[in-house]
Amino acid sequence: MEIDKAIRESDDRRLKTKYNNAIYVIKRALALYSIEEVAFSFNGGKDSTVLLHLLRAGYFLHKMEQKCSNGGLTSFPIRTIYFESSAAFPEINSFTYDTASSYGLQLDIISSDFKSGLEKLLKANPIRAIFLGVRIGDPTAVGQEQFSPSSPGWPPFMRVNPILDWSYRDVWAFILTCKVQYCSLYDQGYTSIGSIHDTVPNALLSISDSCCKEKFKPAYLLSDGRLERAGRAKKFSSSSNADGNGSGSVDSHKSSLLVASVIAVGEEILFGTVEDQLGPSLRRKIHSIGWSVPQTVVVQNDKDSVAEEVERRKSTNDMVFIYGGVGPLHSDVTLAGVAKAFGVRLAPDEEFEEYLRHLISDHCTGDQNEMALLPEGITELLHHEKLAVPLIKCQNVIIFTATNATELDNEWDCLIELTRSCGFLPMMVPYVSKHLQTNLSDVRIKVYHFTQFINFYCDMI
Ligand SMILES: Cc1cc2nc3c(=O)[nH]c(=O)nc-3n(C[C@H](O)[C@H](O)[C@H](O)COP(=O)(O)O)c2cc1C
Ligand SMILES: Nc1ncnc2c1ncn2[C@@H]1O[C@H](COP(=O)(O)OP(=O)(O)OP(=O)(O)O)[C@@H](O)[C@H]1O
Ligand SMILES: [Mg+2]
Repeated sequence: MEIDKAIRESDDRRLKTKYNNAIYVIKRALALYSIEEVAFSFNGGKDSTVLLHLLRAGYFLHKMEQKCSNGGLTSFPIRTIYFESSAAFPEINSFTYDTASSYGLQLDIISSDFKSGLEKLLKANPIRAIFLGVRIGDPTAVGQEQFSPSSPGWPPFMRVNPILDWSYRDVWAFILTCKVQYCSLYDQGYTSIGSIHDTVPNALLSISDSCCKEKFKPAYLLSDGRLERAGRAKKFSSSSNADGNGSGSVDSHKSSLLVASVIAVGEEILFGTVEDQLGPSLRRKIHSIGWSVPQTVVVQNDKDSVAEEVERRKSTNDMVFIYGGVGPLHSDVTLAGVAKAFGVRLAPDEEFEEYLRHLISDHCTGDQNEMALLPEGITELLHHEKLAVPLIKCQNVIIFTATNATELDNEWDCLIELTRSCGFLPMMVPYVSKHLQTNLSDVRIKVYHFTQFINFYCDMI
């Protein structure tokens, strides 16, 4: 089997481990369910492309173990389902159909939505388990394990996620090591593909060329996999608004004042043993971009207190900025509090761990590094070359790691720059405020207003 051979011959130990684990999950599923009881959800995306090749390898190895294969993989009998949509990219459609015919997949094309499509499929077939290319970090992966029953309200089946623990880099390491074909959109700067309405090339791969059409590097060159969904954000700029719907976000925000909360975490601030320098500075910065900050709260280093405050503010404010309580001490519970506020657990973040490893080298011991535990499935790392450690963004909550005013200045400036280039936050660009001074006395101003009013009134009648 070519895939198995390519991995065995590679000297990428990490990839080998990921591959072995995924194959183990696939073989377990094939031992638990008969071949008629499993299905593969394939949509031509990079993750499902990886899964296709893993499934073929896993199926082959499973057959070998059952001693019912004489060496070659002639057919792949796992039912494959594709939810077709008129909003899919034509490149995705054609890649899906071409791949299905190249590998002899039995493709079931479903035109309804996921839930009702699955209901029909399960009524007509004995399917009990479905393989998916879901990975930690996908919004839909929150709370999922490698074997996760479908959610309440969905038809009953087991979701099998063999590449749940794979990172963006693992996916590309596999595709490039095994030299498998992938959808052409990934060579045009797309890094995660949704529908034509919500997906654009990832701006981080843009090759700036002032005179010509914008060009993009291929997806596998994205250095920070955490930003793979940057191209799936809402289209903020009117120039990228192909269908005329995307510009709503910015324009609607322009007319209303955006509201932020500031949360400071720490007993020392709460009890006044140290002067809080960051809070006032942060409020000024937020005002400078035209936002209002009606509330600043100080909470103690306690997971539940942080969670309670974040939960309350995240739903009523456009953005929540939080600082303090991030670090290696047991009392540093800000991230745990944020995770609790969103109802997710803390999970090791490989990319963040790597940053910490560079920063504190020997003192950091791989998986045991508790500082690399971040809220699962909702965390985006915002990288900037001027930051030793990226900023942490959990939906509309930004966590600053700054411990003094200079660090905060730097983190803030980087956030503003990143927002300009990638549109992480709505309208976070410096706001221009104009002051008008006059030497006129209050009486003359009032007389002027009164005259204006009389003129207006006369016009009306
Ligand atoms: C085969 C299959 C099974 C799914 N099972 C569930 C499920 O059990 N619970 C759920 O909330 N969503 C389920 N979904 C929906 C996905 O979680 C998600 O909403 C969908 O992939 C759309 O992702 P997108 O919004 O990133 O395009 C399923 C989707 C597919 C294709
Ligand atoms: N339209 C669809 N038809 C069949 N399966 C789907 C569909 N959309 C999503 N899935 C399943 O959900 C998984 C996760 O989707 P997701 O979009 O995150 O990954 P992907 O499409 O494989 O890659 P990418 O993140 O680059 O878009 C897919 O790998 C696939 O198993
Ligand atoms: Mg996709």
